[in-house]
Amino acid sequence: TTVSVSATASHAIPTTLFGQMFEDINSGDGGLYAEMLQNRAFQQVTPGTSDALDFWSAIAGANIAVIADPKPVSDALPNSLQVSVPGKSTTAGFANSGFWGINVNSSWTYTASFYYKFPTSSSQSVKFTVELRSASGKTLASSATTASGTATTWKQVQLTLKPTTSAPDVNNQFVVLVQPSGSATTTVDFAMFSLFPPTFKGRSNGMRMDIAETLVEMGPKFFRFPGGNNLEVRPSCRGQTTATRWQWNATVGSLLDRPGRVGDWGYVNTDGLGLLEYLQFFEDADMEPIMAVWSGYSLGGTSLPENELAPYIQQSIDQACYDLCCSASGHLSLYALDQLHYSRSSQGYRSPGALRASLGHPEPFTLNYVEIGNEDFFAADTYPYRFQDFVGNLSKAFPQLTFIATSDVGDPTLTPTPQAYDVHVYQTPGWFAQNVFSYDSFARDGQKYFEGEYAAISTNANDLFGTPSDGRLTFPTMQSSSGEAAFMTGLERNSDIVFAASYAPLLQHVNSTQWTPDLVSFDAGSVVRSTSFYTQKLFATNQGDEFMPSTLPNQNGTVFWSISRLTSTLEVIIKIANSGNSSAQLAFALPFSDVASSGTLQLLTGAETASNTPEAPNTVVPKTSTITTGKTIDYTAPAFSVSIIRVVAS
Ligand SMILES: O=S(=O)(O)O[C@H]1C[C@H](O)[C@@H](O)[C@@H]1CO
Repeated sequence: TTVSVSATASHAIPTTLFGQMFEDINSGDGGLYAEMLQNRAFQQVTPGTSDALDFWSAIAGANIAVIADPKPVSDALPNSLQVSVPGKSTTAGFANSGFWGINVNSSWTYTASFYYKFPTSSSQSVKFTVELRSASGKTLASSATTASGTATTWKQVQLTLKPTTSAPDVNNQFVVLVQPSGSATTTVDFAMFSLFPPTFKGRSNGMRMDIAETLVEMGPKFFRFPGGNNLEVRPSCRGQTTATRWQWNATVGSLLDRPGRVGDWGYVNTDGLGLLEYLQFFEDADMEPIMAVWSGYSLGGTSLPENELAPYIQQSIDQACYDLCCSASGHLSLYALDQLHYSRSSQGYRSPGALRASLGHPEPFTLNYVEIGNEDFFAADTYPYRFQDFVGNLSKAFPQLTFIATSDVGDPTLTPTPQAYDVHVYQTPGWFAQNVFSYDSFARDGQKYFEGEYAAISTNANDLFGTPSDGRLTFPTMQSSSGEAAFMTGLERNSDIVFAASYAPLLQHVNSTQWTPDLVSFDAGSVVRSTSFYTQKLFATNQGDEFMPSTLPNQNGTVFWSISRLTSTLEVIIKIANSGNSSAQLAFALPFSDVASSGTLQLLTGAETASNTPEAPNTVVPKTSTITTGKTIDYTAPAFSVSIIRVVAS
């Protein structure tokens, strides 16, 4: 096939085209958020039930129980761990097993923290020895402090741990030994444990380095958060009500003030990963938020009636005006923000940025995109008033924001007309290769689109969300990743109306999974970059700034391409997806008089069912080489491959 490339670009490619979609689905606590202890503050558990002590165990004769503390460490954290040990014991205590393990690295300095009090005062002292200990009982790191038995009010212990050696695997535990000086049985209350490794950019309460670095390596330019379903309420889970939706103000400030919530994916979210942590991460990773606000619909349940929306709209305004929008470029005058704070903030007047500054970030964050709800096509009957009321109020306060609707495109009719729609699709690899042109026929009427969630998840079109035995993918394969790449060439061609696109879900803890396949998989100690991760990385890190039309691929074929130009380096960038099982010979005829005689090729290719897995993380990785180029570039795209050719031409 000869592909003639136009000399004239058709449109600018938005810098936001490729990014990431995130929610806490096998991915936040125990994943991106660096806290290493699971059930660290006994949030949202019922004392005396079995799950209250999940991931905690007694050691050598200690008695441990989660209690509703009559004098809790904070209103948000009503439960404590009550520990009783025999007098003069030196070995009794308790342990936490982490998120299916703890990574002990001798080059790291860990910070351990907890609060304690004695329910009854005593004259004796008690030594606390904190350890990182292998499952076989070897002490890898140890640090101690001594407490006075007269401490009947909460006190915080903060210790650093430096392992003497790295553990060979993640089968390690966090241990606290309680060693009374006296001979009497001793009871101590504990709360709000925490064990942190070094974090991405050294941020306190920050992100796990290897996972954050992997996400940044992909080259994302936006990050949709906090959901996805996890933004919402799923009444079926433990009788949840509107009150358990994601609420930004429950996720900021001291960890003692964050109650956590039962998330939509079957586990408690600590909300240690909160609005400020998200925003700081985006800033550190050079990407911008697409922030969703809860829109009054509870999954599989009811929508709030219109006359009950006001407080939730205000909260979303608070969320949006959490001093985000007076961005450095002055999108929003401080006056309007003052007025907004003054008129709407439940905390009464506070100067713009006061809360933000108090949390250590005086400079404003960037916020350009707010999404109203998630997948509100499930509640299309009520979305018209919900969308109208949220956007009506938010746009008055933040005229510079772009609002994204989550119902089906154009159905129902929405007022105001949404600036963008968030389109989701989970399908077979074949579907993606057959729908590369799905946006070509869309009207160019100013309407923009956000392909907010897409992934090839099953080879079975009749049971897409089924089990692996029914065709569901447990990890991406070269068949699914090359199908997605084909579809992504269409997104790039239509990037005059598609401003952003993200694969979903982003992350998977392999020991606790609610959804497969995922872009990046991990356990307590390692990260696996899937073949689809590499597809996303190849597209996102080889972005041109303008699209170059060319001979269109055969819509019914399996080989697709997209050509762009990076004006800053005069490079032509050719992306080729071969989603079929045979190689394809292509000849690209460039319209430039001066084309370099050699260019670079980045090639991802492997067998149809090849996957990167924890057992074989590098089965398929991109390989970079030099290829001969010229006014005509001959290239054979291997079966099941993604190819990126870059060549300087002018
Ligand atoms: O069951 S689904 O609705 O398909 O769930 C999907 C869609 C939802 O936005 C996201 O949270 C989830 C997995 O990425």
